[in-house]
Amino acid sequence: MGDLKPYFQLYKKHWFHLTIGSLIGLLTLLASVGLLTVSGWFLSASAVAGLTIARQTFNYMLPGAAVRGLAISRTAGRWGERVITHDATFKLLTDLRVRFFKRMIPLFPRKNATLRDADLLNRITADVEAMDHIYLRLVSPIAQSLIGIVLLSLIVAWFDTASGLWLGTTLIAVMVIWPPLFYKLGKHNGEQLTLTKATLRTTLIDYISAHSELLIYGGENKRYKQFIQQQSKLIEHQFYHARISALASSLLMLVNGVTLLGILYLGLNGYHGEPATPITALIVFAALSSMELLIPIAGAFQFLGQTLTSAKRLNQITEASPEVTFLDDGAQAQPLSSQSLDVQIDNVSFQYSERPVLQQIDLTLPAGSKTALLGKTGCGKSTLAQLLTRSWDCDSGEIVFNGVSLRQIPEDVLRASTSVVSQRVDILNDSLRNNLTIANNKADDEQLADALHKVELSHLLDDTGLEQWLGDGGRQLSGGEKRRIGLARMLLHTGKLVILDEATEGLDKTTEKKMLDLITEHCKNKTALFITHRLSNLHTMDTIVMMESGRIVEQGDFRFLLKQNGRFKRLTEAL
Ligand SMILES: Nc1ncnc2c1ncn2[C@@H]1O[C@H](COP(=O)(O)OP(=O)(O)OP(=O)(O)O)[C@@H](O)[C@H]1O
Repeated sequence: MGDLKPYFQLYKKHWFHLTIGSLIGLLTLLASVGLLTVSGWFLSASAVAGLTIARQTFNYMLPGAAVRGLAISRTAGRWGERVITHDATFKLLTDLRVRFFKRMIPLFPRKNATLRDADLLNRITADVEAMDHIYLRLVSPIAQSLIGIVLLSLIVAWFDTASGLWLGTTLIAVMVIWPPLFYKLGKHNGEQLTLTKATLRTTLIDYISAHSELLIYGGENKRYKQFIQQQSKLIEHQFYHARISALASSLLMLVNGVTLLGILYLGLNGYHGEPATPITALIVFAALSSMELLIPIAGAFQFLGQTLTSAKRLNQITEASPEVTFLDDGAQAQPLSSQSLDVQIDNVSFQYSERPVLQQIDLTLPAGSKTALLGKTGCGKSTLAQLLTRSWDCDSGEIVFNGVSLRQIPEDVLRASTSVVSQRVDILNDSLRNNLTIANNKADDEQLADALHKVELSHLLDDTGLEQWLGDGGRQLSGGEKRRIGLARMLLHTGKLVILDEATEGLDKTTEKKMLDLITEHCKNKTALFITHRLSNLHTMDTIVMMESGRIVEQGDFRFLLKQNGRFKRLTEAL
């Protein structure tokens, strides 16, 4: 139950609306019970009055008005309760989703990440939604039932103590026995239901997103079967859940029947030595309507297993600590004052898990210099670039920008100082304009069009201009076009350090040459780090760094390295 604690605390913020909603719910419940009870009494009292002299004097109007009033209150109350509680719970879910999102974002990227996009989506949608059960199915119905039971039992006891006690005892017994019984019966299945739903969604998203690859390699059938298996598993759990719900409801009806039999037995010969009167009918109908108080309880507890599992899944994210934390603009935070940026990498080592990926890296990127980082695939080049943007922090050693340790720089300052063209350019499912302005939200249409023109993507402006929708993951763009969107973002960004991770990979020779010239022009007064496998333009670099298995094995300018007759020379000869 401790897993639910943070969510109860969130309820505090909306306590007023939730309490009003619960009160209206209680009044609605009482109106339902009152309607059946008063109607029962009214019918039998009218019948009795009709058979006796009292038919002349019996006041039909007042109970008739009461019945109508209770019926209207029940309908209006149900509407009012829905409006208020649903409004409050939607606001609460919004708060919860925002809170979850804020905690989730600093967790990424993560070394050895086990969390998958589809699973996170499921947590932020389905698991967050399940949290409204705490209020709608648990807290509010239990409070309403308890108050309703006490009031109804007291009213019945006012007419006949023994009947009131019997009714109160059986109802309270249900309140005590039902929760642990149905929580236990539904717990394991509830957990499995939540987990199976999550797995089914993840399997489905995988199936859809990798569908073209699955078709090409003939793996579609196998994946489809996995999906169907998951679906059958879910149906089994749902079926079990439905059976538990049916059991809870039918047992409740049985208890209600037994309660009614007891009430009938106690009222058989009237109360207080008097013969039976319409009051007997009132008490019988009150006992009959007590079902209304218990129905919400019947359903509440088999959902608890699901709600707890969802809470645990949310807590795994909200309680996790980020691997990288940034200083705010507080006392220890330091600005980067200079116009240009000098980068010092001192004895840096890093590993994702057991295997060292970077070992004792010493490298200086002087302000305004151009450095190329070369090395076999997997030798740690991108990792080094990611340490510069603090995707991760180095395990030992230090990175310093203009004399300020990277850990001391606030995130917004770091982001404003570094432009990155990464290996995989992500395209948002959004307009061309919004895909470009993520790099500079102050850029006007002219600047956006100019950047597109420079990267030879002016044709994207042909139909709907900057409003052109780039679609899901930029599917209608070619690989080379996506890369050039990345370059256009770099042109729009004003960072003083530019990191290009294989930014021209996959472009034809002529376009690559044009893009390299563009990059060189853009980086004229900037510090630039080029990660590359290609050898074009290396003679224009101030420094070329060769990496091997996480270590720097050679560095110097083009001529110097050729003279060394070492690895760089061999690489130029091999290519
Ligand atoms: N998030 C991660 N978690 C665990 N290991 C990782 C992660 N990212 C990279 N690695 C591993 O670290 C090593 C270095 O990867 P990195 O991407 O830095 O190499 P690279 O030199 O840039 O390769 P490439 O030229 O192919 O891009 C590789 O063995 C890779 O498998």
